[in-house]
Amino acid sequence: MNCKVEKSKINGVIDCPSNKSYTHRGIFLASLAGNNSKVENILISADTKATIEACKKFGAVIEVNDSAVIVKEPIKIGSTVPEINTENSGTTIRIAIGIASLFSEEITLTGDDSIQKRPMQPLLDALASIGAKCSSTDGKPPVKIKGSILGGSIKIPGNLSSQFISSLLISAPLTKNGINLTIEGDLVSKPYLDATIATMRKFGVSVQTLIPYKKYNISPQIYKNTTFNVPIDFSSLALLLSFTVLNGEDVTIKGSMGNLPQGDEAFIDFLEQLGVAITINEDEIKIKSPKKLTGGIFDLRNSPDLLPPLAILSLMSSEPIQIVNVKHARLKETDRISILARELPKIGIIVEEKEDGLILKPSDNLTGAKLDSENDHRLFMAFCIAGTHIGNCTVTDSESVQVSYPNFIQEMNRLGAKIDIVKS
Ligand SMILES: O=C(O)C1=C[C@@H](OP(=O)(O)O)[C@@H](O)[C@H](O)C1
Ligand SMILES: C=C(OP(=O)(O)O)C(=O)O
Repeated sequence: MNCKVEKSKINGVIDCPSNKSYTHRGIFLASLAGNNSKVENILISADTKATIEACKKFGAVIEVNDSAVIVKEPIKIGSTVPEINTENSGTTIRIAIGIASLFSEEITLTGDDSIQKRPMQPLLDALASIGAKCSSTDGKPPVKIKGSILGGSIKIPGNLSSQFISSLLISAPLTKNGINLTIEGDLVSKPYLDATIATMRKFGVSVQTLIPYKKYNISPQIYKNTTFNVPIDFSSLALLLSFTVLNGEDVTIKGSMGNLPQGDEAFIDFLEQLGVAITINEDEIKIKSPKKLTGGIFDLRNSPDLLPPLAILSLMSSEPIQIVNVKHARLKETDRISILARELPKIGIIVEEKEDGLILKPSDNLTGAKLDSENDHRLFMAFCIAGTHIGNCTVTDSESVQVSYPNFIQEMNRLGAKIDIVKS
């Protein structure tokens, strides 16, 4: 389905959604711990449902209510596991591949068309180096994994995705001998590794850091039952903030920041750099936007999901916004750099595409257009926000919001946005 988007202003109070990355981690680790482990304040979305389904296929017995899951029985390593379909979720398939390598029977993991284009080879090579049998076509799903790995020393490149490393860390304590992990080259999306280690710690497992983001040692341990509370999602918050900067009058965003690591909190600094005044209280954020934003150079190596909400701020900037070091954004649900470079000129933004980012220049000729989000949730939401600034836009693939922010359209319209679902 498409959305027709008209120029609109938003006002009022909105709750920031719960964090997707911590919901995934909480559910996987609670499923490894069992014993009534509980994950509270979860995000219920298509991606996190894919994680719940994966854990059930691994044998966990999980109760789900409105905002929490309780794991009655843990993942049964050694059971027979039917094919796992992780739908659109990269985090799910990558963490599940690591868990699958603990099983001695072959397990097949796949996902939707987008997942079938995303790279898995470095993770498969790493698992193969300690004895797993892994097969795929071209390193993309569907993948078949046959363990069980006993542990050992692993090398893995860090330049494509931190999720490979999160996957190895999560499975490592459950191997007989533990794992010594070496990350080769530069690591992207570092804060997501911090998020993994912080969540493991909450479930009673320690990771020994020998050299940060380079060398880790994980000894054999078991995950202990706990109650884990999911914080708000700074990636969704970035979209809400961007919306407020472009079209907000008096918007309050509610949600407790928590103290778990999140790389996307960098968006607050980026906004300040662009000239936005921000007030953060214990459980709410308010911003005061200037008439025009400045520009600047923004490094997204650690926060790739900020690319869409940052790129659309060029609608209001007086100087170019240059986004650098985010080549890995080409490996998400879509190649986000190339789609932004293709679509934003349609509404009058002057775009220069770089291998690792974009240079976005404001123009005086902003105009409505049809924007193709290619079923990528973050692009869909960013394009809708841009549309409410310009008016007369159509944005394709509204269903994609199910992935990370299922009530995005209703919530924005409640605040006054004019985003209407229309038949394509
Ligand atoms: O581990 C995670 O929860 C995530 C890690 C990041 O991916 P990469 O490490 O592949 O950049 C991020 O873009 C993704 O949305 C969620
Ligand atoms: C890239 C994303 O998620 P995943 O890798 O889990 O598909 C995202 O949510 O932007």
